Amino acid sequence: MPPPAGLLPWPAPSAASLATATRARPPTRTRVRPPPPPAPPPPPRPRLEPAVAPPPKPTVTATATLPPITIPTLSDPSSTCLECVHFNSCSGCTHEVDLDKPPVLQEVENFFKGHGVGDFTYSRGRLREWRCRAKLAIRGTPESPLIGLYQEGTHAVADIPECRGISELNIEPFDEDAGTGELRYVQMAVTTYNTSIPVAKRYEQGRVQVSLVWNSRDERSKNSEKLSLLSEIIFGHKWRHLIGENDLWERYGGVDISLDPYSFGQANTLSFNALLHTLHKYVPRGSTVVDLYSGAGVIGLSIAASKKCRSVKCVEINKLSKMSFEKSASRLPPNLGCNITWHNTDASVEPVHWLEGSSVVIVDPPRKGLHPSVINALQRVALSERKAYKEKSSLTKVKDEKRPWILRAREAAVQVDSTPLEGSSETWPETLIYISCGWDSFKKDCKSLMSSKAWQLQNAHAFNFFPGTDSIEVLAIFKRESESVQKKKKKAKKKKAKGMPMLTIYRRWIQAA
Ligand SMILES: C[S@@+](CC[C@H](N)C(=O)[O-])C[C@H]1O[C@@H](n2cnc3c(N)ncnc32)[C@H](O)[C@@H]1O
Repeated sequence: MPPPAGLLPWPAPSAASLATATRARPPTRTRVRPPPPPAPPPPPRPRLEPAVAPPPKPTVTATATLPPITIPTLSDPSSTCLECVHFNSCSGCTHEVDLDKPPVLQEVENFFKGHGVGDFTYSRGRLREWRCRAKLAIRGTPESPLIGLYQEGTHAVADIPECRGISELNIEPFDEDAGTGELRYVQMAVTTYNTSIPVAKRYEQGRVQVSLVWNSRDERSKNSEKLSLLSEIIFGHKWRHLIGENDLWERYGGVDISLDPYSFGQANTLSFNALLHTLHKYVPRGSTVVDLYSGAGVIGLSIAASKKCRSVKCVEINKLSKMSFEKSASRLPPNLGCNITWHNTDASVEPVHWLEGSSVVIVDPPRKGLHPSVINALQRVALSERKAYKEKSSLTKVKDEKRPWILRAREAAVQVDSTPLEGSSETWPETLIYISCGWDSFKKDCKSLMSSKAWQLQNAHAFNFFPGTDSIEVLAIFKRESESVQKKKKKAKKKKAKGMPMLTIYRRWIQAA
């Protein structure tokens, strides 16, 4: 199956269980072009034509001959059209018009309104030049390299810009069929961190971290000396710094975050920050938080700093995110008084363990949504107060775990503050914050969470993380109904039922009159 639009896999063979380092996008749907102009036709929007056509490239198997490249000049900054010369061939974008309203938005809005969410908001964000992170495949030949995303439904690379550096060093692009060649992918991450650059210019003038994914398990391979002329390189699960600054720093949710090339990073910094700003409002001060699917701990660390949390536990399967977490944690303000830990484990194994002791649970799973075991644990936890006698035994079983590998995973891989937490094991999540990049899986998970009245959907917000595609990022807040609220509701229901005959008589009286 071809990878989804805009997503390229890392080559490391054992990386299958790890999430890719860039947020995946849903599979492409119909490509949307602007409708034909009505009669009389308005002056056509200027198409982006190349200023000078470069000489034709030799034909390369498994790649397409593409139109010559030019750097587009945007006609109108307030335009909601894509105006990209690569739209026809590159699989990154599926929509060329109305970038401010991805088609799925109407369905999202109707869904939340239908579930009684009164405060639904949508943030359209920046429509063009929003991308801070891109992972591009390298194919072609040293003389004529192709750098870009795969064309839709193929493994043929749609060349985006020319890359002179690769030609000059005579680096052999990867050949997928033969498994030969040197350079497979290039990842570029821009940082908007430098506050001395005016906000409007931070994207274009920000520094770039370039990571090269080399087709070799051995960093002493024949052609590796070429690498010393380049930048950072990833070998399987390892990466080595070659030149330039060692770390990429970005400011997310009010804290400094370092992201090494193998850690998950959001592609749209501006929109992610907008989401974090909203998310913070739903975390009560002094909470005990568990951040499942935490990556390098961006969300957990930003909450720890801004909400005076008593504890924050981050749970992540990718062990390579540990280093980024440690670096970021080292820049937190001192004396936060928050016990912050990062655990390298699979959140779907005995998830109840991670929920115990936390008043807020944050989940930010990959596009396929929550693991069934996580949904099950969230349901059990929500219902446990009402069915305490049944649930107690199964929940406490978690504490009696003897399997060494599970116990090891539970130990904090990183501990930022050792402030002991008292009495926390009696706490269970009252608030569930769900961040989703996969609308279809979110709807499914939402249904399961709300079934048997385990969780109630209270607030929802949508963010345009990927303008040019039909996908949307959702932030949804669920509340667990505590036993006292349940009792109050039951009482109110009874009262209402008792008052019914009076109301009926009154109505009849009116009718009779
Ligand atoms: C969408 S990313 C979110 C990361 C983080 N919240 C952020 O915004 O930077 C999903 C993360 O879930 C992690 N992940 C995938 N499967 C997991 C599992 N079974 N247990 C724990 N983490 C998992 C991935 O490695 C990835 O870092």
